[in-house]
Amino acid sequence: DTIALQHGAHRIGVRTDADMARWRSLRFGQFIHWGVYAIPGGEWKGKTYNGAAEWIRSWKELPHEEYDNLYRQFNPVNFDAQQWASQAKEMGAKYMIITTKHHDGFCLWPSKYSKYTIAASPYKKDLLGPMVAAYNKAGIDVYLYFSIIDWSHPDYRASLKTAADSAANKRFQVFVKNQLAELLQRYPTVKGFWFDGTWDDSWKRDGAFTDELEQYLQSIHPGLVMGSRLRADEKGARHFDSNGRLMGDYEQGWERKLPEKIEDVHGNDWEAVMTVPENQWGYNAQWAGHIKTANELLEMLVKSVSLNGNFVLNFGPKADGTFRTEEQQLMTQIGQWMKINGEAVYNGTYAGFEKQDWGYYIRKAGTDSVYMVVFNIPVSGSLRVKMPAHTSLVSVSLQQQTLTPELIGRNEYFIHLSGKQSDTPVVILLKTTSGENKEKGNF
Ligand SMILES: C[C@@H]1N[C@@H](c2cn(-c3ccccc3)nn2)[C@H](O)[C@@H]1O
Repeated sequence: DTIALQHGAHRIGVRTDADMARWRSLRFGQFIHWGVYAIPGGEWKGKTYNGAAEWIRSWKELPHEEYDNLYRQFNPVNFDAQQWASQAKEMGAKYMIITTKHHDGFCLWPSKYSKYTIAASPYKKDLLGPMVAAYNKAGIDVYLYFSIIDWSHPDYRASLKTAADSAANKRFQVFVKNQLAELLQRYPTVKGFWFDGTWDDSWKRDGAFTDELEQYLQSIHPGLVMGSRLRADEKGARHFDSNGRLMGDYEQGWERKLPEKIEDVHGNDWEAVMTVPENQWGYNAQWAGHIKTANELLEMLVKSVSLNGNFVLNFGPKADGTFRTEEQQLMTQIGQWMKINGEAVYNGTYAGFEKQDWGYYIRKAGTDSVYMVVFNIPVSGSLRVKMPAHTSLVSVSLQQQTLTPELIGRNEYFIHLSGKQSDTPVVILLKTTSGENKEKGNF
């Protein structure tokens, strides 16, 4: 039985309003991690930092004093918001998440609550305004990444040991609330926040504040979409409250990992965020280790949508405001596939078919259209399709070409792709209908 909670989940089940339906329909997002950490790019004085580039300040080889003065060199003269937005549009992203400030506390906007901002850099000008405008003009929604952890703020405390710590934490909470309200006031077309850095004890232990903050933000900007990483309940439980109920609007725990099966997402909305290298979010010059290919990333996108989730792919622009060639090529390659096959992704939902080895099923929300996105064409060339109970197969097509499947059992078919090879995922459209199959099936 459940325990009484003041600051646990306030909703059971998914959000059903239009703003959340819009978030759910977008399915594919672009994450951008950009800040002064792009200057060292994972290296310092000839040595390579083997952690994530945006965490280089925590490296003992780089004195805090030196890192904290890098902003004096931050001057992205080649930053072109229009170009950023058009390449994101070409890739097929429908929303973008930008780091307004990462754990180091450097603000990409001229916040009046901090001195450690773009206004103090040689560049001086606000970076967020032009980004939001250019992306929105390109038809792409913008979400704001905001790190609660702020290594630059004198009142930030990871844990509260003394009364002085608690007083500092109170001041820090006011600072957080002020900056968030400032961001909403400056950028009213943003659709939500993507909170990070909420694992420290100082945050977890004040569930009431996290609850009040979320409600405050909703009150000044109704419809905001915010994931589960913001909140803690009054017992310090995060993402899922002490009764196991999801807090926030979607499960925001899938960072560099994906669920395997539909049961793993518990009927909730969810989103996965993914890096191209193993674990680099900010610009990293080295890019050592495995760099994911377009096909690998397309499979992650399709797998996420097939399990009712969103997929956000991360990019780390250089300090001058340009993207490395490999990232530009990825955006182009992914975009070439999305241009033709995006209909299988956008508005995609869990189809309810039994998973097969050849790939993933995606149902277009609210329709009888089910897409098969094939990543593994079997040596037999035969793709097995078992219709769910009480559904029938009406037609099969591949790029508008009608295919005739072979009935191989009760409501079970082979779709023959004999001889077909492909170096990109193949999309087949099934038109289905509810109701028992006729004796001989429709074919
Ligand atoms: C979205 C990603 N979240 C940030 C992060 C992840 N982590 C982290 C910390 C401890 C364990 C696992 C992950 N710390 N910061 C990364 O820096 C990036 O911003």
